[in-house]
Amino acid sequence: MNNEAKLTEERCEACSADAPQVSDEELKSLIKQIPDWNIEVRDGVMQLEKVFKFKDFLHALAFTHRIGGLAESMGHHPALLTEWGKVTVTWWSHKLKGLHRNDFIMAAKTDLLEEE
Ligand SMILES: C[C@H](O)[C@H](O)[C@H]1CNC2=NC(N)=NC(=O)C2=N1
Repeated sequence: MNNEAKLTEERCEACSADAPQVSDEELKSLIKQIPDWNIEVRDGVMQLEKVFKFKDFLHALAFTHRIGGLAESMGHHPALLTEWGKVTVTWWSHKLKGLHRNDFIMAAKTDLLEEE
């Protein structure tokens, strides 16, 4: 079983402002488990980002809605840019102003929603 399967089976832990951001070591290991995701840094905040492509706007919108349901069920929410034929998904932990293990779990779970 690949590691991503493990991430997809985890639950997000409720994270508080003083929860630890991922260490450099953890970052190196975790990003290997979600190889299609990019690490972006915006205003000093590290984020995970991936662009998903679709055949039209309605498919992009349906994917957006699926992610919304996942976010609500896990209590952890992304930034979503929905355009004709594509959705840009960005995960980070607002309270931490950076990346928590939760963000990697949510990125892995997001990948599972692509096909449906
Ligand atoms: C009150 C609410 O549960 C919190 O604001 C949650 C909501 N969803 C969240 N999502 C993300 N990505 N980071 C947070 O810090 C966060 N906090």
